[in-house]
Amino acid sequence: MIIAIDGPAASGKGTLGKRLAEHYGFAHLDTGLLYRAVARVLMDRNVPLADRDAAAEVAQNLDVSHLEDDSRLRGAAMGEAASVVSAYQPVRDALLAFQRGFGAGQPGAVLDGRDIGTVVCPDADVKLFITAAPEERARRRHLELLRRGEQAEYETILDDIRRRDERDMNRSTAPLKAATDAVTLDTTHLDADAAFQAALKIVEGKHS
Ligand SMILES: Nc1ncnc2c1ncn2[C@@H]1O[C@H](COP(=O)(O)OP(=O)(O)O)[C@@H](O)[C@H]1O
Ligand SMILES: Nc1ccn([C@@H]2O[C@H](COP(=O)(O)OP(=O)(O)O)[C@@H](O)[C@H]2O)c(=O)n1
Repeated sequence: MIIAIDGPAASGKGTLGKRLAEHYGFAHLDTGLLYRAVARVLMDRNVPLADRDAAAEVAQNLDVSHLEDDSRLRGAAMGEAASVVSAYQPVRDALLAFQRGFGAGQPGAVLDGRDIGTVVCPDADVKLFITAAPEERARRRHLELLRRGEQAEYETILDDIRRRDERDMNRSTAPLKAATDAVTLDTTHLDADAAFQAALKIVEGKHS
Protein backbone atom coordinates (compact mmCIF):
# COMPACT_ATOMS: atom_id res chain seq x y z
CA MET A 1 0.00 0.00 0.00
CA ILE A 2 1.23 3.50 -0.83
CA ILE A 3 0.16 6.56 1.18
CA ALA A 4 0.93 9.90 -0.52
CA ILE A 5 1.10 13.04 1.61
CA ASP A 6 1.46 16.50 0.08
CA GLY A 7 1.07 20.02 1.37
CA PRO A 8 2.77 23.36 1.96
CA ALA A 9 5.81 24.05 4.14
CA ALA A 10 5.64 23.06 7.82
CA SER A 11 2.08 21.77 7.60
CA GLY A 12 3.06 18.60 9.46
CA LYS A 13 3.57 16.22 6.51
CA GLY A 14 6.74 14.66 7.87
CA THR A 15 5.42 14.25 11.40
CA LEU A 16 2.27 12.61 10.11
CA GLY A 17 4.11 10.49 7.55
CA LYS A 18 6.43 9.13 10.21
CA ARG A 19 3.55 8.24 12.53
CA LEU A 20 1.48 6.59 9.83
CA ALA A 21 4.52 4.60 8.72
CA GLU A 22 5.21 3.47 12.30
CA HIS A 23 1.57 2.56 12.81
CA TYR A 24 1.38 0.36 9.71
CA GLY A 25 4.98 -0.88 9.72
CA PHE A 26 5.67 0.88 6.40
CA ALA A 27 8.78 2.60 5.10
CA HIS A 28 8.74 6.43 5.13
CA LEU A 29 10.42 8.87 2.76
CA ASP A 30 10.49 12.62 3.36
CA THR A 31 11.11 13.60 -0.26
CA GLY A 32 11.93 17.21 0.68
CA LEU A 33 15.22 15.90 2.01
CA LEU A 34 16.25 14.93 -1.53
CA TYR A 35 15.87 18.51 -2.79
CA ARG A 36 17.49 19.85 0.37
CA ALA A 37 20.43 17.49 -0.20
CA VAL A 38 20.91 18.71 -3.78
CA ALA A 39 20.94 22.29 -2.52
CA ARG A 40 23.43 21.42 0.20
CA VAL A 41 25.94 19.90 -2.23
CA LEU A 42 25.75 23.00 -4.46
CA MET A 43 26.22 25.31 -1.48
CA ASP A 44 29.14 23.25 -0.17
CA ARG A 45 30.79 23.55 -3.59
CA ASN A 46 30.06 27.30 -3.78
CA VAL A 47 28.10 26.75 -6.98
CA PRO A 48 25.27 29.29 -7.48
CA LEU A 49 21.79 27.79 -7.07
CA ALA A 50 20.94 29.40 -10.41
CA ASP A 51 23.30 26.96 -12.20
CA ARG A 52 20.71 24.52 -13.58
CA ASP A 53 23.23 22.19 -15.24
CA ALA A 54 25.24 21.82 -12.04
CA ALA A 55 22.05 21.20 -10.05
CA ALA A 56 20.98 18.49 -12.50
CA GLU A 57 24.40 16.85 -12.32
CA VAL A 58 24.28 16.83 -8.51
CA ALA A 59 20.76 15.35 -8.52
CA GLN A 60 21.84 12.60 -10.93
CA ASN A 61 24.70 11.60 -8.63
CA LEU A 62 23.06 12.17 -5.26
CA ASP A 63 24.01 9.82 -2.42
CA VAL A 64 20.63 9.09 -0.85
CA SER A 65 21.95 6.81 1.88
CA HIS A 66 22.46 9.31 4.74
CA LEU A 67 19.65 11.82 4.37
CA GLU A 68 18.04 11.24 7.75
CA ASP A 69 21.30 11.61 9.71
CA ASP A 70 22.07 15.15 8.69
CA SER A 71 20.44 17.81 10.86
CA ARG A 72 21.85 20.65 8.71
CA LEU A 73 19.49 19.56 5.96
CA ARG A 74 16.55 20.54 8.16
CA GLY A 75 17.68 24.15 8.58
CA ALA A 76 15.78 27.14 7.19
CA ALA A 77 18.44 28.08 4.64
CA MET A 78 18.33 24.63 3.08
CA GLY A 79 14.53 24.71 2.76
CA GLU A 80 14.71 27.95 0.83
CA ALA A 81 17.54 26.70 -1.38
CA ALA A 82 15.71 23.42 -2.00
CA SER A 83 12.74 25.35 -3.30
CA VAL A 84 14.96 27.05 -5.90
CA VAL A 85 16.59 23.87 -7.28
CA SER A 86 13.36 21.86 -7.10
CA ALA A 87 11.87 24.07 -9.81
CA TYR A 88 14.37 22.69 -12.37
CA GLN A 89 12.81 19.89 -14.43
CA PRO A 90 16.09 17.91 -14.88
CA VAL A 91 16.57 17.91 -11.09
CA ARG A 92 13.07 16.50 -10.60
CA ASP A 93 13.58 13.95 -13.38
CA ALA A 94 16.80 12.72 -11.79
CA LEU A 95 15.09 12.10 -8.43
CA LEU A 96 11.94 10.48 -9.78
CA ALA A 97 13.05 6.86 -10.20
CA PHE A 98 14.37 6.65 -6.65
CA GLN A 99 11.10 7.98 -5.23
CA ARG A 100 8.98 5.67 -7.38
CA GLY A 101 11.04 2.64 -6.38
CA PHE A 102 11.01 3.53 -2.71
CA GLY A 103 9.40 0.91 -0.48
CA ALA A 104 9.63 -1.87 -3.06
CA GLY A 105 9.68 -5.19 -1.23
CA GLN A 106 8.08 -3.64 1.88
CA PRO A 107 4.46 -4.08 2.93
CA GLY A 108 3.89 -0.42 2.15
CA ALA A 109 5.35 3.05 1.99
CA VAL A 110 4.47 6.57 3.00
CA LEU A 111 5.98 9.37 0.92
CA ASP A 112 5.57 13.04 1.72
CA GLY A 113 6.36 16.10 -0.38
CA ARG A 114 4.70 18.41 -2.90
CA ASP A 115 3.97 16.21 -5.94
CA ILE A 116 3.59 12.71 -4.52
CA GLY A 117 -0.11 12.33 -5.30
CA THR A 118 0.14 14.16 -8.62
CA VAL A 119 3.43 12.99 -10.18
CA VAL A 120 5.47 10.52 -8.13
CA CYS A 121 2.70 8.10 -7.09
CA PRO A 122 -0.42 9.01 -9.09
CA ASP A 123 -1.83 5.54 -8.30
CA ALA A 124 -1.29 5.78 -4.53
CA ASP A 125 -3.93 3.98 -2.48
CA VAL A 126 -4.53 6.99 -0.25
CA LYS A 127 -3.69 10.65 -0.93
CA LEU A 128 -3.69 13.22 1.84
CA PHE A 129 -3.24 16.95 1.34
CA ILE A 130 -2.19 18.46 4.67
CA THR A 131 -2.67 22.18 5.17
CA ALA A 132 -2.73 24.73 7.99
CA ALA A 133 -2.92 28.52 8.09
CA PRO A 134 0.44 30.14 7.24
CA GLU A 135 0.56 31.81 10.69
CA GLU A 136 0.17 28.45 12.41
CA ARG A 137 2.76 26.83 10.17
CA ALA A 138 5.18 29.67 10.89
CA ARG A 139 4.52 29.24 14.62
CA ARG A 140 5.35 25.53 14.38
CA ARG A 141 8.49 26.05 12.29
CA HIS A 142 9.63 28.87 14.58
CA LEU A 143 9.37 26.59 17.62
CA GLU A 144 11.14 23.81 15.76
CA LEU A 145 14.06 26.02 14.71
CA LEU A 146 14.42 27.52 18.20
CA ARG A 147 14.52 24.01 19.65
CA ARG A 148 17.25 23.12 17.18
CA GLY A 149 19.24 26.13 18.36
CA GLU A 150 18.80 28.13 15.13
CA GLN A 151 18.35 31.92 15.34
CA ALA A 152 14.86 32.57 14.05
CA GLU A 153 12.37 35.45 13.96
CA TYR A 154 8.70 34.55 13.65
CA GLU A 155 8.00 37.29 11.07
CA THR A 156 10.95 36.25 8.91
CA ILE A 157 9.81 32.62 8.97
CA LEU A 158 6.27 33.62 8.03
CA ASP A 159 7.63 35.62 5.08
CA ASP A 160 9.89 32.73 4.04
CA ILE A 161 7.03 30.24 4.19
CA ARG A 162 4.74 32.47 2.14
CA ARG A 163 7.41 33.11 -0.50
CA ARG A 164 8.33 29.43 -0.71
CA ASP A 165 4.69 28.29 -1.02
CA GLU A 166 4.16 30.87 -3.74
CA ARG A 167 7.20 29.60 -5.66
CA ASP A 168 6.23 25.94 -5.15
CA MET A 169 2.62 26.53 -6.27
CA ASN A 170 3.46 28.60 -9.33
CA ARG A 171 6.37 26.74 -10.89
CA SER A 172 5.74 25.12 -14.25
CA THR A 173 7.01 21.69 -13.25
CA ALA A 174 5.15 19.56 -10.66
CA PRO A 175 3.61 22.50 -8.79
CA LEU A 176 2.35 22.10 -5.26
CA LYS A 177 -1.35 21.23 -5.48
CA ALA A 178 -3.79 18.66 -4.20
CA ALA A 179 -4.41 15.73 -6.52
CA THR A 180 -8.04 15.61 -7.64
CA ASP A 181 -8.53 12.41 -5.62
CA ALA A 182 -6.72 13.66 -2.48
CA VAL A 183 -8.47 14.23 0.84
CA THR A 184 -7.57 17.61 2.33
CA LEU A 185 -6.92 17.78 6.07
CA ASP A 186 -6.65 21.24 7.63
CA THR A 187 -4.62 20.88 10.84
CA THR A 188 -4.71 24.55 11.90
CA HIS A 189 -6.66 23.60 15.02
CA LEU A 190 -5.37 20.04 15.41
CA ASP A 191 -2.31 19.10 17.43
CA ALA A 192 -0.06 16.35 16.08
CA ASP A 193 -2.02 13.59 17.86
CA ALA A 194 -5.37 14.86 16.61
CA ALA A 195 -3.97 15.21 13.08
CA PHE A 196 -2.73 11.63 13.24
CA GLN A 197 -6.13 10.35 14.42
CA ALA A 198 -7.91 12.29 11.67
CA ALA A 199 -5.51 10.94 9.04
CA LEU A 200 -5.92 7.41 10.35
CA LYS A 201 -9.69 7.67 9.90
CA ILE A 202 -9.22 8.79 6.31
CA VAL A 203 -6.79 5.95 5.56
CA GLU A 204 -9.01 3.34 7.24
CA GLY A 205 -12.10 4.77 5.51
CA LYS A 206 -10.45 4.18 2.15
CA HIS A 207 -9.75 0.58 3.04
CA SER A 208 -12.70 -0.66 5.00
N1 LIG B 1 -0.58 19.19 14.06
C1 LIG B 1 0.48 19.79 14.59
N2 LIG B 1 0.34 20.70 15.58
C2 LIG B 1 1.42 21.35 16.09
N3 LIG B 1 2.70 21.14 15.69
C3 LIG B 1 2.90 20.24 14.71
C4 LIG B 1 1.81 19.52 14.11
N4 LIG B 1 2.33 18.71 13.16
C5 LIG B 1 3.67 18.92 13.16
N5 LIG B 1 4.02 19.83 14.09
C6 LIG B 1 5.35 20.37 14.37
O1 LIG B 1 5.52 21.38 13.37
C7 LIG B 1 6.84 21.36 12.83
C8 LIG B 1 6.78 21.11 11.31
O2 LIG B 1 6.27 19.80 11.12
P1 LIG B 1 6.83 18.86 9.95
O3 LIG B 1 6.21 17.53 10.14
O4 LIG B 1 8.31 18.95 9.86
O5 LIG B 1 6.16 19.60 8.69
P2 LIG B 1 6.47 19.43 7.14
O6 LIG B 1 7.03 18.05 6.92
O7 LIG B 1 5.13 19.62 6.49
O8 LIG B 1 7.42 20.52 6.80
C9 LIG B 1 7.58 20.27 13.61
O9 LIG B 1 8.29 20.88 14.66
C10 LIG B 1 6.48 19.38 14.16
O10 LIG B 1 6.84 18.79 15.38
N1 LIG C 1 8.21 16.28 -3.41
C1 LIG C 1 8.80 17.46 -3.17
C2 LIG C 1 9.34 17.76 -1.90
C3 LIG C 1 9.95 18.98 -1.71
N2 LIG C 1 10.06 19.84 -2.75
C4 LIG C 1 10.78 21.12 -2.63
O1 LIG C 1 11.69 21.08 -1.56
C5 LIG C 1 11.44 22.17 -0.66
C6 LIG C 1 11.71 21.68 0.76
O2 LIG C 1 10.74 20.70 1.04
P1 LIG C 1 10.47 20.17 2.50
O3 LIG C 1 9.31 19.24 2.44
O4 LIG C 1 11.73 19.65 3.10
O5 LIG C 1 10.06 21.52 3.26
P2 LIG C 1 9.20 21.71 4.56
O6 LIG C 1 7.76 21.48 4.20
O7 LIG C 1 9.69 20.68 5.55
O8 LIG C 1 9.50 23.11 4.98
C7 LIG C 1 10.02 22.61 -0.93
O9 LIG C 1 9.79 23.99 -0.65
C8 LIG C 1 9.84 22.29 -2.41
O10 LIG C 1 10.30 23.34 -3.23
C9 LIG C 1 9.50 19.54 -3.97
O11 LIG C 1 9.56 20.34 -4.89
N3 LIG C 1 8.89 18.35 -4.17
